Amino acid sequence: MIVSDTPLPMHSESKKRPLVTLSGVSKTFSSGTVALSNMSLNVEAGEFVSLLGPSGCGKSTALRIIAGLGDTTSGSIDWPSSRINAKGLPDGDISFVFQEPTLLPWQTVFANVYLPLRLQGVSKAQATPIILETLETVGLKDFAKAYPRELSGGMKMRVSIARALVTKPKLLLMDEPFAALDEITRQKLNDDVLRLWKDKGITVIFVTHSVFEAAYLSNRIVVMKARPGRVDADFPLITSLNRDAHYRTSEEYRQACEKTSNALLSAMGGEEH
Ligand SMILES: Nc1ncnc2c1ncn2[C@@H]1O[C@H](COP(=O)(O)OP(=O)(O)OP(=O)(O)O)[C@@H](O)[C@H]1O
Repeated sequence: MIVSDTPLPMHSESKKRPLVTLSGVSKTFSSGTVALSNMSLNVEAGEFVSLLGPSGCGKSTALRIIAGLGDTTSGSIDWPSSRINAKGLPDGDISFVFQEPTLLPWQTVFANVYLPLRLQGVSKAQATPIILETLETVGLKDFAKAYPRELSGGMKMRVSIARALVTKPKLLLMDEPFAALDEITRQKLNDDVLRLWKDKGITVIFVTHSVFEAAYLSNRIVVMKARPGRVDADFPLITSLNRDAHYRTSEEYRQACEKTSNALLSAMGGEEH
């Protein structure tokens, strides 16, 4: 088996202390639904972690709790290597990309990407070079003046990613960001995200239903089980190959897909094959 369980190579800036730690996190909604039960997870700086699991197992709930968009019922979230603000979150260090690009239709691409900086009080003059550079990194420098209605689905998602990156986050949380896109656009955006992850040294937690996408992108897979949601499998994916078109047809990728698929099947109560 080429896909091994040896420790992961991290970005050079990786620290020993985890970036974020979930300790015994449980979440019960007011409806009585137990979305998470005693979920524990450490994510190290520089990791690319994909979160998989059956529908309703609590992936989005876990991501939203990490982002501070929802409370826990019990358990704690800690940021051992960050400075914490009054809300208990690492200041300006987290960005979220949703399945829908959620752009403001009456604003240009430039204005949409400016939004998080504007909310931080950054002047337009200060923000302009940062916005243009960020648009360049997602291949949209020539579309700064365009409106969302003038863009394809893939381009809208690139704007959404640029908006997430413009604040230079340490942690990028992505909740099924490419599920609504066609396969070729999805593969291109997978390559964009991998490039940004490598170039910017960010940490990514990526929710997906796609075994193929998770196996292509991640250096760690976390599989959750449903009712109630908790971690069922957690393993690294290591490859000596560059993750590119060649990797997609390699034996290592096939094995990564098989391992991920078996873990998912097992979490759903099926048998490994
Ligand atoms: N605001 C809410 N109020 C009540 N129940 C909720 C709420 N949000 C989620 N749930 C429930 O919590 C459970 C976990 O939902 P969650 O969306 O986190 O799962 P998921 O794994 O992301 O699902 P999917 O893969 O279908 O997106 C589900 O049973 C869901 O119906």
